[in-house]
Amino acid sequence: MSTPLDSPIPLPLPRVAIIGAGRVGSTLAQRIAEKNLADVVLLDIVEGMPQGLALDLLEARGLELHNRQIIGTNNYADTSNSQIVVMTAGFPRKPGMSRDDLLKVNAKIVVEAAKQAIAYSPHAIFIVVTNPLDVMTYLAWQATGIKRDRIMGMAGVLDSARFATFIALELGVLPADVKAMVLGSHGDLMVPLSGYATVNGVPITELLDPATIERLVERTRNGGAEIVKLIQTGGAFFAPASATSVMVESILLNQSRLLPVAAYLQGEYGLDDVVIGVPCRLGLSGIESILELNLSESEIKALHISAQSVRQQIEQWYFSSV
Ligand SMILES: NC(=O)c1ccc[n+]([C@@H]2O[C@H](COP(=O)([O-])OP(=O)(O)OC[C@H]3O[C@@H](n4cnc5c(N)ncnc54)[C@H](O)[C@@H]3O)[C@@H](O)[C@H]2O)c1
Ligand SMILES: O=C(O)C[C@H](O)C(=O)O
Repeated sequence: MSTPLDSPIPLPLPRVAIIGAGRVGSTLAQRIAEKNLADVVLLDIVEGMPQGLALDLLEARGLELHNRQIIGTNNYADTSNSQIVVMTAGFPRKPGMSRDDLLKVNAKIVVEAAKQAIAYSPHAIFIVVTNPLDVMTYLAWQATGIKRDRIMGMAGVLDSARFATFIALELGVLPADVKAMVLGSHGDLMVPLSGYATVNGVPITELLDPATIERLVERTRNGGAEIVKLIQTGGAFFAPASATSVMVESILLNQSRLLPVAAYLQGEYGLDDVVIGVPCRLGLSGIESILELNLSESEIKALHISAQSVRQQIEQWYFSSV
């Protein structure tokens, strides 16, 4: 005779919906499945493409030793009850463009897609990747109407990884030994915090002269453009997918990691009603808390200038869309 212990009720597997099966979306699907984090639904407007990518990823499962489901679809109903929705739908920039030049074309895509996705996954946590990142996160927050702790943008984890990479290359140390934190908007006005960058706890100010640090900061600010210029047909996607998967992992595994995340602010850092990158703890409920660092006067000023430019773009969008 079977008892409840003999036949446990199977727990539902976590599901992540990725809206936009382009370069970032499909690479993220691969990362999530191969890290064994969740089943993945890849959605795109192009017919056949997400289905083909999903089949390709499925055929690698035996080789990569995981058994996650990967579904490709053009239908939002297939994304139902996802724990996390990642928004990567929209155009990447081309050489010579700024991320802000994507505002008009991507805002329409993100707002519409966010409304559709929330209708099928009303309890989901949203991670926005589409550029211009901070504005798209704000618009997705408005479109979904969800609480601010359930919506965030991915940028700071990527920008910090780039800063750490350039520090590691300069010093010839292991990338994993370098920790860095970049706040602010995902653009030229981002705020890399040199004082918080360390090599296994040793501040980089002890290891590098100010001119070298400034050169690495500048390279970080231009990190996206450097890759766009080289690839020509789009932007970075390997590191962006890794950065997003780290956020997905911290949420699904309730790791409570402290990561720089684009969050809706309500008074933190003296900023209100704007989305900007700040240090957040990410766990099962989404943004568990926002950490207010004791920044220098010049860092706070840079953060406010960064937020001001995001605000201007939000206003520009609302002004042009009425
Ligand atoms: N936040 C970051 O740090 C970061 C990093 C990399 C890329 N990005 C941004 O992410 C976005 C995607 O980049 P990518 O390289 O994957 O571009 P991509 O062109 O390879 O993929 C975008 C996909 O979105 C799809 N799409 C367009 N409209 C759609 C809609 N209405 N519904 C569903 N899907 C739709 C397209 O068909 C395409 O497959 C860009 O805006 C890019 O600038 C941001
Ligand atoms: O630079 C871009 O346009 C893509 C992305 O925002 C990046 O930083 O790689």
